[in-house]
Amino acid sequence: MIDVTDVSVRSSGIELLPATSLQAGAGQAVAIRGRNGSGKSTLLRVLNGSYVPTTGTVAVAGRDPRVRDARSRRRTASMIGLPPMALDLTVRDHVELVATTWYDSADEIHDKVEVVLGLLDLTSLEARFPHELSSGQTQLFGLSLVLARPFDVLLLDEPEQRLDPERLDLVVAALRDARDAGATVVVATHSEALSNQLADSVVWLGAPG
Ligand SMILES: Nc1ncnc2c1ncn2[C@@H]1O[C@H](COP(=O)(O)OP(=O)(O)OP(=O)(O)O)[C@@H](O)[C@H]1O
Repeated sequence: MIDVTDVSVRSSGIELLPATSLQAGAGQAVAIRGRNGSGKSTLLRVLNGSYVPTTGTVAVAGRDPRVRDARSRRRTASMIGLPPMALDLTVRDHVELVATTWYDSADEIHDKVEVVLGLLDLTSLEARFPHELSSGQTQLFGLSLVLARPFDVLLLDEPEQRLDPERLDLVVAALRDARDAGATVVVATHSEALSNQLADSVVWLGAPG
């Protein structure tokens, strides 16, 4: 599903990502590890097509991830930083908006919204507005918007950010479910626990530490 060969990124003489390779198939999870500034987010941005590699090749399902046609956009879901949030829409409104965008049947939309809110323990917060959430709740809310849409490839940058151990367990379970349902899951993470509990393989950028 994902094939990265000797990909590096440089900009204005600065190395954002050293030459890196990774392969991952359907139903596999990969953890990208490395120190601050080692290039983890950059690699995810190459995989979601927002950065162009300086060297090397990258393919997602055999295609250039920069192609933005409907099929490619449906295939890859990513969260790199928090997604945009609307001041006057509730948590539930946001999740419904995403699900309605991607699914056709009312039953499917309803089920997806209920499942995602439940998975991430957001049901009791569904009537809140974004500014009424704590930082960890905001992180879960962001993740809910990614999980409320279809994907074959899921790219997440430090999904563990701001989460207490109990909420991190919820996220690990949700990501394991996605992987076991056949998705290719790539997480950049500083969390050993997340990496150990989710990843089938680990790619270190720079020296393991
Ligand atoms: N737009 C940019 N222009 C120049 N350098 C950049 C740019 N974006 C990132 N960098 C640099 O590229 C390197 C890799 O950054 P990146 O965000 O990919 O690291 P990271 O491994 O995700 O770090 P962290 O663990 O802190 O999130 C860093 O040295 C960073 O300063």
